[in-house]
Amino acid sequence: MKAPVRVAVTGAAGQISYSLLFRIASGEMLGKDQPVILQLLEITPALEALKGVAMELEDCAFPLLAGIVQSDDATVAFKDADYALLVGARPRGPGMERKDLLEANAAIFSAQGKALNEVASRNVKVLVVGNPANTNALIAQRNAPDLDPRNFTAMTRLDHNRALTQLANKTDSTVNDITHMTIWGNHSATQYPDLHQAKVNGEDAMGKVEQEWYETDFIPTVQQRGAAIIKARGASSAASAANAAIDHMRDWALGSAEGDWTSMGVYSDGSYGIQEGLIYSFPVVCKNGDWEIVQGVDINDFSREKMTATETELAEERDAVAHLLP
Ligand SMILES: NC(=O)c1ccc[n+]([C@@H]2O[C@H](COP(=O)([O-])OP(=O)(O)OC[C@H]3O[C@@H](n4cnc5c(N)ncnc54)[C@H](O)[C@@H]3O)[C@@H](O)[C@H]2O)c1
Repeated sequence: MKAPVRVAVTGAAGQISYSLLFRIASGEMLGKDQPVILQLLEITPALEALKGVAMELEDCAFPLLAGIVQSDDATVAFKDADYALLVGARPRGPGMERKDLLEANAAIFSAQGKALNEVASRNVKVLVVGNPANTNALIAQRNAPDLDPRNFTAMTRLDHNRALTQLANKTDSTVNDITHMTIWGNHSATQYPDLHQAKVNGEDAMGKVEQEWYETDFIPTVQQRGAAIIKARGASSAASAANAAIDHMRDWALGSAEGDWTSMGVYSDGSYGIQEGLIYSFPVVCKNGDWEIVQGVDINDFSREKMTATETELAEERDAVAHLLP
């Protein structure tokens, strides 16, 4: 048996975590041979609820669960963490403007970035799920100057997975037949789900769908899927978001599928002309515990316009919290 690794999860008494924690503890994220110590962070008023979640985790008697830490102190929850899934965030309250939401979360993610910087493993892999995920990841990263900026990522895997199923349904295939899906940009309604490189059974996806469907059905459906789920379910996506977090971390830790790529919000190095330093979703390949932006993807005028629109939104979000960035 391997030595246990430490997995920190914030917002651990929330909806997403209620699906996520049990799957991490059962080995679905890091493998069936990898014991884990769960280090759970919540705000003080939610510690009692967190205790209940921890009791349920205990009651599963997961062979791979080597310990549970519960705390409302980030420096306890992030201590020596090898993985950190930052799920907890401030939801948008009634009458709250987007700017207020950005600021409220900037306060949370700057404190968590500082705590990671102080106490986490120097190789900690950070996934930000809490919205606005890309900008929250940027804030955490900028507050952790001693950690490699590449260790901070934001989740667009749910968008990626949503796009796979939409295309599979349209082409009477299954998600297993589809490769090379790409989500570019922000995890928001400006994201650009790109089918130009996607393949269905090895053949170009764009040759199998109408341009009209692509522009007026596929793209808006993927962009607005989160809102559609809230409308139907009366609550935001939770199990599917947890599933995407598992997929994202598993691929990062253990490698993405051979001959394919995935989508992750990562530190832009200027690839595809995207402003350096933004946390932008790109096509990436993961190998040996590291990720790399796929180079050489053809960008046509249609794609460029959409990639720029979502880049502009991310730059605006960054500028709105600039006074809080070190
Ligand atoms: N990136 C994505 O694809 C994606 C998808 C779905 C949801 N989300 C986002 O994930 C976040 C969590 O969603 P949820 O449904 O689990 O929400 P939730 O409200 O059920 O749970 C959030 C939990 O976070 C806790 N929390 C708040 N501030 C905290 C802090 N500073 N430290 C630690 N814990 C804190 C809360 O007490 C709560 O228990 C939301 O921001 C949501 O918008 C992202």
